[in-house]
Amino acid sequence: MIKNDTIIALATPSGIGAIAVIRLSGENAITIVDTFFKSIKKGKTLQNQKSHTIHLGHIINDKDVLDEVLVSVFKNPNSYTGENVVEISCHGSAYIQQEIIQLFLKNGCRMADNGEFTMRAFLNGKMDLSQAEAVADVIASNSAASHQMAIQQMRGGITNELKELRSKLLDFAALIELELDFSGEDVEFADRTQFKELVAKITYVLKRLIDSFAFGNAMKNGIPVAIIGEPNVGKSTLLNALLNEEKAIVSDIAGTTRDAIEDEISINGVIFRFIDTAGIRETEDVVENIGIKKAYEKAENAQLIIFLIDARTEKKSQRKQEIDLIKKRFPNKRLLVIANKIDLISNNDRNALESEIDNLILLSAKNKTGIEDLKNELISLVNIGALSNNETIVTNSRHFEALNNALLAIQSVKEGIDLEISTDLFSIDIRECLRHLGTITGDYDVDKDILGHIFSNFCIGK
Ligand SMILES: Nc1nc2c(c(=O)[nH]1)N(C=O)[C@@H](CNc1ccc(C(=O)N[C@@H](CCC(=O)O)C(=O)O)cc1)CN2
Ligand SMILES: Nc1nc2c(ncn2[C@@H]2O[C@H](COP(=O)(O)OP(=O)(O)OP(=O)(O)O)[C@@H](O)[C@H]2O)c(=O)[nH]1
Ligand SMILES: [Mg+2]
Repeated sequence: MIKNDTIIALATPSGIGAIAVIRLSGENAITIVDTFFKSIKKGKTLQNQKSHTIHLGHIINDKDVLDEVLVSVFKNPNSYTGENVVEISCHGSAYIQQEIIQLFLKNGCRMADNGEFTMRAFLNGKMDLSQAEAVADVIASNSAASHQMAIQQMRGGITNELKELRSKLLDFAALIELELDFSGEDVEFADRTQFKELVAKITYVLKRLIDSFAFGNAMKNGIPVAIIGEPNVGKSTLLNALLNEEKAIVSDIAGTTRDAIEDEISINGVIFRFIDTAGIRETEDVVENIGIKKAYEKAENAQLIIFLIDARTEKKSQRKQEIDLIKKRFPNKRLLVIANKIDLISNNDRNALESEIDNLILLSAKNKTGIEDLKNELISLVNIGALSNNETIVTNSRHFEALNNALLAIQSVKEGIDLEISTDLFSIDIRECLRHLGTITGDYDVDKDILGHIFSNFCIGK
């Protein structure tokens, strides 16, 4: 890849639209477009225009008018990429889009790789690596929650949380390394009390960010909720009621659902992914048993488990035992116990049921009563406080890994100070911590492979 060579790509989705935007970036972007752009104002060229201006004219190839277009000019270094950028807004015909792109490909441009515009923005210091990565998340965001986390990150969330701590740690690293130069003498340039405080603060912030990842990931990908229970209790009916769609087959035959069926809905801007599973029971049926095994797996991988029971009280004594068994089987999961088919029992029985089982939710999946209460309960189980406080939430596994490595390093530093081991040993750990933090923003260790990998997941034209 030649640096500053001029790249081109369609910035809008491929296909037909009212208008399409074709974007060029690189040293020659403006002069290349000038060759084929004829302003409606006689003699006006793009090179002579100010940055951030828009011009009406025609793209002309060999005297043929390809289209009437609006052209925006952004001049190095004041553009998204930091290079000269031209955006051509043409009519959204697939033919016009292709003709214009082909014209420029034949005249000094090459097709941009995925994410190459944003990669250039990073390389030219317009944003750090974690912000560049967040651009892809912003584009992919499909709920209020994932959108908010991505925007927060694109505006420098993690970077800002770590910036000051990093620079203080760097100062200490320098002082401690200076002490090493005087190793014969008994000098301490770095105040140990202050240093310990800083290490404690960094540990605290890293832990908070690391803890946010499970939540962030769930919010980004949707929170998986497995619906489990005995056959015929109404799991599939509940799924359908939540989705407001006849997604799963419902019948009064026990063992109707064999394979897991899932779909998502947004509740108050948070995506939940509900997974309907095969009813759990002892059976000889080979296929059904595979389904039951899968039901347990789905519950294992879910964030929340809905354990659905039939509200009718025939097997009252067994019920508490069953609930306890499920709790034991999934000790680390949030379990919601729900009694279904309350339309079939009396008010007295409802009251009895509620006093029998703690935190029980009662509903009728068939009549769709109690569904709103369930939704409210689900949303209250998710700590969306972190979102409303605009806290930085880690959603990127590369950042998560770097934060964990930085935490290990800073914990070694702390041990080193506590054990009063020789300074040269823990100064290595300080450097190690700084290096891991630096990989998040892209200050360290960003070789071509890592960059290529990060940006290859972008869409073209971004
Ligand atoms: N048409 C269009 N819309 C777009 C983008 C784009 O590239 N083109 N963006 C692309 O993702 C986003 C906006 N991001 C942008 C960020 C910086 C600059 C820019 O020109 N920055 C200059 C000057 C700022 C100024 O002075 O106004 C700079 O940083 O120096 C442009 C777009 C979303 N919408
Ligand atoms: N009266 C009443 N019937 C219900 C309710 N919910 C489900 N049913 C009925 O109960 C029967 C079983 O419902 P399903 O949703 O298929 O039950 P399931 O738990 O998915 O069953 P399996 O897939 O076999 O494990 C069907 O006949 C439903 O119409 C309810 O709230 N009230
Ligand atoms: Mg079912």
